Amino acid sequence: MIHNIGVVGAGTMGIGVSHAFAAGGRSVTLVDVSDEALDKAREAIVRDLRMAAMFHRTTEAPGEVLDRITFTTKLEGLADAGFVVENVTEKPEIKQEVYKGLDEICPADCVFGVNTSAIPITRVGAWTGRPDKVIGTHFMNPAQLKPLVEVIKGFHTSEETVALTQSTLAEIGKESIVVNDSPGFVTNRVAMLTVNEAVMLLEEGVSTAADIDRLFVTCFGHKMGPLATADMIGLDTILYSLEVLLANFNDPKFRPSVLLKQYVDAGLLGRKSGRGFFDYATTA
Ligand SMILES: NC(=O)c1ccc[n+]([C@@H]2O[C@H](COP(=O)([O-])OP(=O)(O)OC[C@H]3O[C@@H](n4cnc5c(N)ncnc54)[C@H](O)[C@@H]3O)[C@@H](O)[C@H]2O)c1
Repeated sequence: MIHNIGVVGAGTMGIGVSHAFAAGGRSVTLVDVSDEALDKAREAIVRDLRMAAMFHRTTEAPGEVLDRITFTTKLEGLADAGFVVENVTEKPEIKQEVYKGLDEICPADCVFGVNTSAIPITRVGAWTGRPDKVIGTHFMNPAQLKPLVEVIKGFHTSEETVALTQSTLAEIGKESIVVNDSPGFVTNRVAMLTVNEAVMLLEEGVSTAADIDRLFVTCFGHKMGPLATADMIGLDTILYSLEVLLANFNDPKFRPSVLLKQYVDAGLLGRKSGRGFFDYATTA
């Protein structure tokens, strides 16, 4: 069993991933470049732990779980990590720098779980000197609540790494499905296209945001429509993921909608900024 877990990136995903491992009894070191992001992450984790206690998903006091998380801006804090889940911004150039640092700092047997939406795991492996220990751990959002993780096997990922990853996830109550490497994997190759097409419908004035989503919820039985889903993921993350898919497949079907770019330029990033296709000013 791996006790020391590193989590890099304290945004939407890093918050849920840290919560999930700490609630599973692991010691977590959460690293971000931004003190502000770390402060917000701490607040969000406290709020989510209180919700978990309120809904009887845990018997542990929120403070006890929180005490297992160390918040830091220093990557050196991961010098004794056995497993790292990386959740930084979906920009290959940003992630590559992080892997360079992780490769130098973390123990030689530490496994790197890549929580990316679309970047090929084989490419991330090539940024390190340990491609056999690099694996995709695509958590779903919110990570502390979603029971399944899409695990992606890169070209050089060893069977030992796959087994260790699956058991590490199982120990904190997560099921996993292993898929082979491909940009966007299974989930996001489909989901990003669906969201982008829904934004294009809005852009063309075919329908309103509320009605586009209602059609999916009411007619298809989805829990959330594509635009509310985009707001939950983060519109910047959707845009960067489409850019990665477009660059990797060279297929114009992944061309991001102009309206999506405009929302990101305007700082309307969805739930995390308080407004996206819908307004969260009172609930964010
Ligand atoms: N949002 C989702 O629903 C979702 C789901 C699955 C996977 N992902 C993937 O997870 C990753 C993170 O997404 P997110 O939604 O949490 O993004 P986010 O924008 O909410 O958070 C990213 C965080 O990374 C930090 N960061 C940037 N550069 C860094 C560095 N060099 N070192 C440490 N921290 C750094 C930022 O300060 C920020 O706090 C992305 O690759 C994304 O594609 C997102």
